[in-house]
Amino acid sequence: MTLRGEENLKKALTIAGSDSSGGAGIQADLKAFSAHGVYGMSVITAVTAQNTQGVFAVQDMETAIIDEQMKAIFEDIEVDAVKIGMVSRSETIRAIAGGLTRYKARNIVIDPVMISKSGYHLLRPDAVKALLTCLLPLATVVTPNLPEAAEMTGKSVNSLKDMEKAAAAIFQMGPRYVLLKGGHREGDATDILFDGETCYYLRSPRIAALNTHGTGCTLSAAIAANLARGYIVQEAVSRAKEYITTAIEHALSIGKGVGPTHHFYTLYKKAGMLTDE
Ligand SMILES: Nc1ncnc2c1ncn2[C@@H]1O[C@H](COP(=O)(O)OP(=O)(O)O)[C@@H](O)[C@H]1O
Ligand SMILES: Cc1ncc(COP(=O)(O)OP(=O)(O)O)c(N)n1
Repeated sequence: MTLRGEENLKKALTIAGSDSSGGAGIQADLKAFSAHGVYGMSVITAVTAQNTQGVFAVQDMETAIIDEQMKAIFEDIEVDAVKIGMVSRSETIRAIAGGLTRYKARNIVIDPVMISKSGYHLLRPDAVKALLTCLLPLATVVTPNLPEAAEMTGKSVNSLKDMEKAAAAIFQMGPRYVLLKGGHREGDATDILFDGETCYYLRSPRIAALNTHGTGCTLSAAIAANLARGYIVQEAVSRAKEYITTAIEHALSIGKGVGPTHHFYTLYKKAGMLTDE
C-alpha cells in the first residue's frame, strides 16, 4: 500500500453502534478504515455489551448527542465517505438522515443491520420502515444480507435468482447500488451488485470458518474506505470483497464463541510481522 501524504489523507466516518468485544460495529469499522490507510471518525448510536458469544445489553444514545457528534465532525472536517451500521430505533434514524442531508454527506454506504448472528434485534422491528424510507434514498450503496433482504422485500431470499429479484426490489427504494450479500447461503459466498440495469456477480469460495463475527460491518466499512479513496463503486466493492475474504480466511480465534475477522493480515504479512512466516 502506498502511504499518502497528509494533504491527500482521506477521511471516513462510521455512524454505528459500539461492540465491546471489538469484532463488529464501530470498532470493526475503524480497524477497516485504518487497514485501508483512511483516517477514521465515529458517531456512536448505541453502546452494546457483547462478546463472541452474544449480545447482552444495549443502551441507545439520545438523539441530541447523535446530532452533536455529527455537527462536531461535519462542521470541522471534510468527510470523504460515510458508513452507517446499527441504527437501533426510528428517532436515531431520523436524526442521522437529517444530519446527512444538512451536511450534504456523500459516498454513503448503509449496512441495514437488523439481527446479530447470535439472534439479538439490533434494529427494533418498528424501525424498519424508517430505515427504508428515510435512509435508503440517501445511500450510494446499501448492503443487506439475505435475512435483511427478506425483511426489506417481504419475500424469502435463498437462490441466486431470488437474490437478483430482491436486489431489483430494494433498488426501487432509492439507493444508487444494492450489494446483496450471500454469506448466509449454502455453497459459494456469492454477492450480487445491482446498479438498476446490470447484476454483477462477486464470487468467492465459501471458507469453512468458525470466526465470522463482524463480516458485514467489515465489508461495508471497506467499501466506504475505498469510496473515500476515490474508487468507483464497482471497484470499491470488488476490492472490499477481496479484503473481507482475506479477513475471514485469517480470522482470529479470540474468545469462546464466534471470533472476529483479521483486518491487518495483509499489512502484517508485508511488514514481516507474522510469527508463522
Ligand atoms: N464463510 C464465508 N466464506 C467466504 N465469504 C464469506 C463467508 N461468510 C460470509 N462471507 C462474505 O462476507 C461478507 C459479509 O456477508 P454476510 O456474512 O452475509 O453479512 P452479515 O455479517 O451482514 O450477515 C459477504 O461478502 C459474504 O459473501
Ligand atoms: C454494534 C454492532 N453492530 C453491528 C453488528 C452486526 O454485525 P455483523 O457484521 O452483521 O456481524 P454479526 O453480528 O453477524 O457477527 C453487531 N453485532 N454489533
